[in-house]
Amino acid sequence: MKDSSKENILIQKAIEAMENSYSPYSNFPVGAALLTEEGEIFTGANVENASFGLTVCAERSAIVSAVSRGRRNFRTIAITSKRDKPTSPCGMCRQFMAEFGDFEVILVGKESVVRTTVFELLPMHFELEE
Ligand SMILES: O=c1ccn([C@H]2C[C@H](O)[C@@H](CO)O2)c(=O)[nH]1
Ligand SMILES: [Zn+2]
Repeated sequence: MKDSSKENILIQKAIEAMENSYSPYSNFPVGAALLTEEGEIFTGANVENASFGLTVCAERSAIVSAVSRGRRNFRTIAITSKRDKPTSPCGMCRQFMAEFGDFEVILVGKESVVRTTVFELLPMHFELEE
C-alpha cells in the first residue's frame, strides 16, 4: 500500500475518533490516531471534566490506549479537529509524546495539513537521565 494511502487511513481514523470526544465544556472535539511500529492503529479523543483542569487531550488518550496494550514504539500520530487550521498539541502532550521518542506528527485542519515530529515540537524535552 502506498504511504499516502496509509496516511489517509490514519487521518480517517482520527476523524472517526473525534465522534467519541467528550467535550461539553469547550465544544472543541479533537481526535488522534497513533500508528505503531507493528502497523496497528490506536485512537483517542479528548475527555473533559466539570473540574476543567482534569481534561485529558486526544493525544494522551491515544498514547495511554496503546501503552496499555503493551505498544511503546510509534511511527506516526495524526491529530484532527473541526477547524480550518491544524490543531497543535499542548505542552503537556508534547512532553507526554516525547517520553516515547521522536515520531512523526501530522496536524490536520480542514484546509491545511502540517507534518512535523515530536522533537521538532518540543526541543529539549525533560528526561530523568543526565
Ligand atoms: O491538541 C489538542 C488541543 C486541545 N485539545 C482539547 C483539550 C480540550 O478538551 C479542548 C479545548 O482545549 O481541546 C486536545 O485534545 N488536543
Ligand atoms: Zn494536550
